Amino acid sequence: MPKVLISDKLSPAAVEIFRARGVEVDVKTGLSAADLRAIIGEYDGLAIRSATKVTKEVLETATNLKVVGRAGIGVDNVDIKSATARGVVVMNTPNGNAITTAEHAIAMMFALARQIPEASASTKAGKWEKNRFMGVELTGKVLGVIGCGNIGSIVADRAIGLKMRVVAYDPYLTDKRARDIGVEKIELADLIARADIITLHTPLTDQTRNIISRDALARAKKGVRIINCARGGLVDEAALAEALKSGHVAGAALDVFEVEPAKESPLFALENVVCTPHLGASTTEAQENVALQIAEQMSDFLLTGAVSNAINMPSVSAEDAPRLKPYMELCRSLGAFAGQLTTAQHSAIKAVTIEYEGAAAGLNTKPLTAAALAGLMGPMMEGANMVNAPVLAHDRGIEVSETIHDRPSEYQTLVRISVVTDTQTRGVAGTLFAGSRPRIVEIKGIPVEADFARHMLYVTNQDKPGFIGRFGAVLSEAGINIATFHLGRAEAGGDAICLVSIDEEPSEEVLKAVRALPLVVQAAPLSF
Ligand SMILES: NC(=O)C1=CN([C@@H]2O[C@H](COP(=O)(O)OP(=O)(O)OC[C@H]3O[C@@H](n4cnc5c(N)ncnc54)[C@H](O)[C@@H]3O)[C@@H](O)[C@H]2O)C=CC1
Ligand SMILES: O=C(O)CCC(=O)C(=O)O
Repeated sequence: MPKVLISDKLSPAAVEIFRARGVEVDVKTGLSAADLRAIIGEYDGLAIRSATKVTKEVLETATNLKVVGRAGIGVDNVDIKSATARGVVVMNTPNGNAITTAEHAIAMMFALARQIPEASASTKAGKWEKNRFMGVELTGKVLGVIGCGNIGSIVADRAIGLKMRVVAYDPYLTDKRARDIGVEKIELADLIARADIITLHTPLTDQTRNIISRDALARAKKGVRIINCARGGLVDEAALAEALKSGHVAGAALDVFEVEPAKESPLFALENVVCTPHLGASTTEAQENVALQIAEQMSDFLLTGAVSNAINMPSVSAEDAPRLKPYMELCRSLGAFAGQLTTAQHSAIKAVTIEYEGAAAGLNTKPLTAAALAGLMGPMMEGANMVNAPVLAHDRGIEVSETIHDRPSEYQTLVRISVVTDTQTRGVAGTLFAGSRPRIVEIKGIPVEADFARHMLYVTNQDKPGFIGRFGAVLSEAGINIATFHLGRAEAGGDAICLVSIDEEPSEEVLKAVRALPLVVQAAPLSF
């Protein structure tokens, strides 16, 4: 039974889902990094919010970990690169808290426009300062939305409902989507110059860090108000504090900070600043949503291999997972066949093409290609799997391409992997026998039919009399039992191949003896 650790405060609904799905679950919150490192090796899954930092060091001791599930959106507390390199899937819940967070941004906008926190504190202090708090109306004001994805577009929708004029900057927003949302798509400089209120809804990346910089603040309208419910680091906090003090910026509302937890900041002393402690997603509804969603997604992955909302792996729907399973096995085995031969020849791979024909051509081929690469990279890299293999291939400069054929196939389904090295191109193709059993049907363009077996011996030879008898004699003298024996040849007297499945791994002596036989060109052990 897979075992999951919940290390941040998640709705109890998550525990119920895990248990109901047959996943063992422990809840241990408030762990130090050292505590987490000490116990993470026991777990197949780790469910988190934003407090747990899944660092390279934590991942190093997470020897059984297969999946990190973020109950929320931002995964900046997870070292994605290290997780990917170690083959750990990282998934999040992109929609579960979007409405709630958009509502927080809107609440912040009203709080700023009417100075509600200060007015409330003053009234509770018995001051009744009616003349001190003069607000601004939002109707007709220009709201500048930076980042118009899930949350930004909900904010825009709500603001349009408030009769605001909404302009948006998002380099990845299409004109059609902008029209559908009802926003005017403009460049960042225009947005900065035109907005009465600027609200941020992008992830923190190299491009968005300090997107509201000292310079941007200087170019903004006098009296602009800034809202950040996305990520600390999008706004230059020191420059913002100065602009607030000078009166150039009329107010700022921040839910997120450069350093969290934010225990001190020059912004805290300023009257026209509203702060909340990263509460954007903190509603009962959102927390229930993300907890349920992450528990379902992680259970699906651990129990069936279905992948949804993964940051570092192609999706496989719960419906597709059982259908894709035998194909993934076929692709992984074909990849492993090619990878073992390439490694045996110490040749560097330059390119890989994976061709899909027949039924395979109609499937979601992204996970199949990932499985083929996992098989291919496996002999070169311990721990290669579907998550890290595409990255490993990319890092090694291997060009990966997919070809989907819609031509009729001789087989009901066919997958062919061709590996290009400095010296040759090696192709191996396979099908699913009876719809589920991976079977080799072609090697180097030569037809040969063989099931994959735990131990195999692959021999290429010249097609001349005498080879089979001598080869059988070598194996028999070594006491190796032959389970199946398959032969193929390009043409009579030409290149021939022999693929045998044997009951044990051949020793180095046996391999040497086979390679020394007349007519033998190459002999390589394979295991699947
Ligand atoms: N305060 C809180 O508690 C919460 C904060 N968040 C944060 O809110 C942010 C937005 O979340 P979602 O809308 O769900 O993400 P999303 O991925 O749906 O949208 C982000 C948008 O930013 C755009 N973008 C990327 N680079 C950009 C750039 N250089 N300039 C302008 N736009 C750019 C993307 O094209 C995308 O449309 C994330 O940082 C997330 O972590 C999310 C939930 C709760
Ligand atoms: O889990 C939380 O409270 C923070 C939510 C958040 O920042 C996110 O989902 O990106």
